[in-house]
Amino acid sequence: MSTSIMLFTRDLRVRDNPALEAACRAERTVPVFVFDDALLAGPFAAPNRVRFLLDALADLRGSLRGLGGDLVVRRGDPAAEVARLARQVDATALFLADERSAYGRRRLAALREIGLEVSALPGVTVVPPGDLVPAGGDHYRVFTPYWRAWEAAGRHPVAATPRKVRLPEGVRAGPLPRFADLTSGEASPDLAEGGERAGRRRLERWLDEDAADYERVRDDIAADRTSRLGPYIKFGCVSPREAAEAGPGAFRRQLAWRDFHHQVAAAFPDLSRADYRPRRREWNRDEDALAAWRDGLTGVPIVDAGMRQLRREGYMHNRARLITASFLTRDLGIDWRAGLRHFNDLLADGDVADNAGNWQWVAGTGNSTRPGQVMNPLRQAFRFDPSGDYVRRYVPELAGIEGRGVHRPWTLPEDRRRGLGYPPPVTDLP
Ligand SMILES: Cc1cc2nc3c(=O)[nH]c(=O)nc-3n(C[C@H](O)[C@H](O)[C@H](O)COP(=O)(O)OP(=O)(O)OC[C@H]3O[C@@H](n4cnc5c(N)ncnc54)[C@H](O)[C@@H]3O)c2cc1C
Repeated sequence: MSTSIMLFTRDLRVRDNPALEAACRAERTVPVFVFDDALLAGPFAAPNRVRFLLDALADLRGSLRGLGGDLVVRRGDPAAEVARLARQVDATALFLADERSAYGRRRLAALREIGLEVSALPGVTVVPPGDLVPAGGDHYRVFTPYWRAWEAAGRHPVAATPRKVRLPEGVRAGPLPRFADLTSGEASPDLAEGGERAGRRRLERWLDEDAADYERVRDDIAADRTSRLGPYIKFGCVSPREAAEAGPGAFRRQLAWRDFHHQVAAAFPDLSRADYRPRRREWNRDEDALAAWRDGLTGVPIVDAGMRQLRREGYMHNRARLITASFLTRDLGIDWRAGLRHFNDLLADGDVADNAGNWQWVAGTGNSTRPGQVMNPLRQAFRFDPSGDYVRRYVPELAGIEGRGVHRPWTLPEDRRRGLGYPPPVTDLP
């Protein structure tokens, strides 16, 4: 009797999951998730992502039980745990999503040592890193030609949802760990619920209500009408390939940005640590300004609104990410790595390739073709939050200031300004 193991990693879904579909062709299949101690000990185990991951695993377990199977949960080193399970159930084949980050490649190499027949199948990105390479290079460094090649590239066929998952006899599924077993921190109060079902609800609602207007409204910060699929795509609760096909061109382009950063990170594994394009730059070591930025107390309302949204929701609108990152690196002159670490601590969609790729893009050390370009925070505020509603939503001290004047509280009469309990700007604005 053939028995396979399906190792879930960052593809926590039953729909359009090529590895799961292939694993379920065996007569018996063991779906397993291993909490990797190496990841839990490091900066990747931020409370918001731990919370989201636990939701996603509970949901996945429910779906697999609905198909007659279960989700086996283990903790330790993935290769050692898979090897133990394979011996126990007499498995000969292992299936998993192909993850080309440095960590993913190390894990795959260790899994290949076990002696199982290993298949790493697409599913983490729309187009896997390395599938598209420019003439004379190992990866694309500029987005526009990548985007053209990406649009023209073939897609893997949509994987069928398995109709049945047959577990071998006698496999103990094991309980899901509790949140407090995995982290000592707290999740953000307004964090989105994780899981494939929640992700599908969000995708479907967004397709019904907002997708058609995406291009026009995606930069309107207060409207909040982007898909908010970030963490669902990060953990694979929603298939990026399926989302790309369902959404309009401007949305597909954003998913191509994601694939772009993933192919850069695969070619340059140090992306979250080292300048991709080294620039001579002296960074300011201003701990007070950095703390004010983190706490949303810089005195620049559009920046503080973004930073407080991040803390409250584990999410920040893309335009606000651009503005806050630019403010840190360009106006305060603080090293992008400090900003990356804070985003990584809080973002539910925090991902090495996307976080680092975007930080470096803003800081001028990455893939931008205009690395000298600086965003003026006030001009950005007037343009992308013209009503000031975004600031009033997240900065309660300023909720009583009407209109776009909310972006410049320092211009208010002094007695009114003093009553706000809101700080003056930490730096002179351009
Ligand atoms: C400094 C900075 C740090 C960032 N860190 C991350 C991160 O850690 N993880 C992350 O997924 N995104 C990151 N982004 C990109 C982007 O801000 C988020 O993907 C987006 O805000 C998520 O919201 P959404 O799902 O509503 O986006 P939508 O506008 O609905 O976009 C749809 C999807 O496309 C992808 N996407 C969109 N824009 C980008 C982009 N610029 N780069 C990569 N993928 C993109 C995401 O998967 C997103 O869910 C960062 C951007 C900046 C400027």
